[in-house]
Amino acid sequence: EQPNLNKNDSLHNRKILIVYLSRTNNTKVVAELIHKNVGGDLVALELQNPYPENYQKIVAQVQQENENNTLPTLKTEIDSIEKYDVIFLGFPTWGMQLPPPMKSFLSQYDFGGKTIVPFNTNAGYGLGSTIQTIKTLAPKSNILKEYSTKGGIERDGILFVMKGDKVIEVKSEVNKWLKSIGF
Ligand SMILES: Cc1cc2nc3c(=O)[nH]c(=O)nc-3n(C[C@H](O)[C@H](O)[C@H](O)COP(=O)(O)O)c2cc1C
Repeated sequence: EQPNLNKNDSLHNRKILIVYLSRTNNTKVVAELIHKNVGGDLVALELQNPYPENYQKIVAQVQQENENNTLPTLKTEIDSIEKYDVIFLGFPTWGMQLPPPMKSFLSQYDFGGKTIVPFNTNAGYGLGSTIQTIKTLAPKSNILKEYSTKGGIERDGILFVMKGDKVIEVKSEVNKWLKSIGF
């Protein structure tokens, strides 16, 4: 079992960063719900060279980056990662893996002694190897239990789903999850 945040560690003393990657805004909505709950700094991960709009093209590019272990260059820079105690990491599942920009992010900073809290949306196939990759790339961090929910299915032309009943459900799930991990 993964440990929760130390209950003695006052909420007020934890400096929180929420970093997320989102192409069709589903993960972005989850990030914003978390932000409303826990506060802190909210940062969207952006690439120096953005991915193609076309779905087949991005799938092909991501597959190639995964095969070649290419880490795309980020445009986003975090001022000083040292000042944060807790880092929420939001990402879609891409090719059943952690998206390459998140691999870039984790490879670029030192997460030793920090708490990482993953959250995810996917087309219904789950988290794949994403959590294992976070463990590998941030080996000295304390990784809490993730939140994951079904998002869009871009392959089938279903892009944004975080509205109506779905967003109400996600909001309630996120609240419960945050409570369960000590927020
Ligand atoms: C390049 C690419 C690859 C994807 N691969 C998967 C996958 O392997 N498994 C899955 O369940 N969903 C996959 N999806 C669907 C996304 O995970 C899903 O639509 C997610 O909600 C998108 O989040 P976003 O709106 O924040 O970008 C993929 C989407 C893209 C664009």
